[in-house]
Amino acid sequence: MSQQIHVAVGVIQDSDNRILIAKRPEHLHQGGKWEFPGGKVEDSETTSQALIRELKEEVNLDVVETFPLMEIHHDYGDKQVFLDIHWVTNFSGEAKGLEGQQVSWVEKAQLRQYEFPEANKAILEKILG
Ligand SMILES: Nc1nc2c([nH]c(=O)n2[C@@H]2O[C@H](COP(=O)(O)OP(=O)(O)OP(=O)(O)O)[C@@H](O)[C@H]2O)c(=O)[nH]1
Ligand SMILES: [Mg+2]
Repeated sequence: MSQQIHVAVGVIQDSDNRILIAKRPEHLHQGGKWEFPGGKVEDSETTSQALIRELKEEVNLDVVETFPLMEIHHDYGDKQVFLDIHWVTNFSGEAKGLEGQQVSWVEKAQLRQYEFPEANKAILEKILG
């Protein structure tokens, strides 16, 4: 079995209880689906460092504080991922898709209307209860 990819993922919630989602570019793995911002943890960094770096690079946010939410192992067949998911409720800056991707603040009740990668079903269950 190939190596699992360790991914730091942020469920970012603003003061109006909306969640930030971003659309994955078509050419990427699981392209065209919506995701919670984040990316691969590099060898030299902790999950928390990776999350801070990725949220700055992808959506222009400065993370102030995070809390562990859940961990998911998922096998896509072509890729095995280990998603290390954190709540981000304390941040500064204006969300922008810095990699050209669409980003959107979505009411929790509307989240189920978006198409997410398979592994994210468990995240939606957890945050929607
Ligand atoms: N960021 C993110 N990745 C997810 C989610 N759900 C999910 O299955 N993944 C998978 O986890 C992996 C994350 O990789 P990524 O493409 O975000 O990694 P990255 O930002 O470091 O980009 P890179 O590919 O340019 O190195 C992908 O295989 C993606 O399909 C999610 O909600 N957010
Ligand atoms: Mg990414």
